[in-house]
Amino acid sequence: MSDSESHSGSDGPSIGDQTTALIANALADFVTTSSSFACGGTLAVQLPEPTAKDQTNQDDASPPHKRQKPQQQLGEEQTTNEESVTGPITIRWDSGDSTKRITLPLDEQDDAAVADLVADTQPATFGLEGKDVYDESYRKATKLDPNSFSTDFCPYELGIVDVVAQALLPNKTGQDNYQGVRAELYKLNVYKAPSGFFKAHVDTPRSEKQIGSLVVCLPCDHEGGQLVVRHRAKSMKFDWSKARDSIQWAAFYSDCEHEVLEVSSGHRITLTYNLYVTRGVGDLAGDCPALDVQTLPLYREVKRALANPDFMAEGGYLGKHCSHAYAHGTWAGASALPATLKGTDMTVYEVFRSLGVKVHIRRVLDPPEDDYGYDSDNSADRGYTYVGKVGHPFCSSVEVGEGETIRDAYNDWSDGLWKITWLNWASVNGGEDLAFAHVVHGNQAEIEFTYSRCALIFDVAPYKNRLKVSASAIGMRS
Ligand SMILES: O=C(O)CCC(=O)C(=O)O
Ligand SMILES: [Fe+2]
Repeated sequence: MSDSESHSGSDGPSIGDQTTALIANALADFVTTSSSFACGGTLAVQLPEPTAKDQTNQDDASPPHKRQKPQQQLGEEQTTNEESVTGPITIRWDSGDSTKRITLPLDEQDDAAVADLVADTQPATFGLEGKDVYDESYRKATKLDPNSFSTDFCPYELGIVDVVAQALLPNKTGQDNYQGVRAELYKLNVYKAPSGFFKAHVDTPRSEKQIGSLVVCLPCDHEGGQLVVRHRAKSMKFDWSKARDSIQWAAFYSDCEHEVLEVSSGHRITLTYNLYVTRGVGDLAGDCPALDVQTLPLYREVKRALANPDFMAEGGYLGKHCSHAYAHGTWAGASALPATLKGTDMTVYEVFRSLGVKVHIRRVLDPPEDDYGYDSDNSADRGYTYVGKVGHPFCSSVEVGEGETIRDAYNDWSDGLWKITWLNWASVNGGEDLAFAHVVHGNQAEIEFTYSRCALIFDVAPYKNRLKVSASAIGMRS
């Protein structure tokens, strides 16, 4: 719109300005609240051209020709994101003593194949006051439990779980968000015409960690059956009818009321998943049962060392300077440790911990240069390191007064000097965090900055005690 069109000519706001303000107000409302309670998406199902073999050999018992995801040809223009396209989906289920199979979308309208599936489903119940209830006036649908069917559909493979995690997970402000989402297959449901439906309800959470539900609608002809999700005064409608060549999905928070409107024709076949919040990548150290530390070569070496009576017989500290940078000088960064340890920092931490060795995550400083700027020749310093607490607030004004040395500042800042046998050199490529600044009095006062590094310090118990510890730690795993 040009200036002349938007101006009313009077002193008041122009029609254009008023309209803009109105629309902006409405948008503002949506920007802050809308759609943060649910999200959805579509994946195209691509059917590769049938091969000559497929056309001549109709009785072939191998799965139909449409099982593979189509291959992108070299030089072909990339029109779709690889993850947003899938091949057809197969469901196999128990039918008496045998197994049956259906692949969707069907080659042509094949009511008998769907009827076969429906015949082996059971009436779908719903949770009411702690009980599973079947009531057709509330829900008319059938189900298969996950232990009686399997499918090659995987919401992780197709990126759905990642999208859900990014769209629905609450953001912890001021922190790296390392939470993840785990989708657990819950049911296969069929809502069929006439009148398959599920009245408005809120799902029963299966655990404290459940944050929502994911519904995936498989490609099968139907009309009606829209999913309506409500949150406060807002609602979203997901209409998956007439989309036989795509898979559509929606995810929503557990506290959202939702309903499935009546299916007026065909079969609405869905997979439902419970969504749980989990520790995500970057937040796993200290509690990662999926990592088998015993397979790491270091595990064997540490175990052997601990079993040797001459190795640190009276106990002591081993140290590893962290190979990665962590915000160890801030409260938020420090409280995220050890879960945020990565790479070798994580695996080494896990190895010692699993062998019953207490691991301290600390910030360390080498002993200072002496007051005249020369390296200290104090032999007592050799092998000693100043050790402070992570998350220790930055102390901006440590003043080195008359008669004091910088050592006094180091002592104030730290828990003192620890004798540590280091297993590696501190990396020179960062990872330092400001520890404190101090004023140095000389010909003229100067400010100097002291930086700390993050380190893992392994508290090796005396031999006589660690026999017990490592035996029980090893016992834990067998
Ligand atoms: O099929 C749907 O869209 C929703 C199903 C549902 O609400 C449920 O299974 O609890
Ligand atoms: Fe539900």
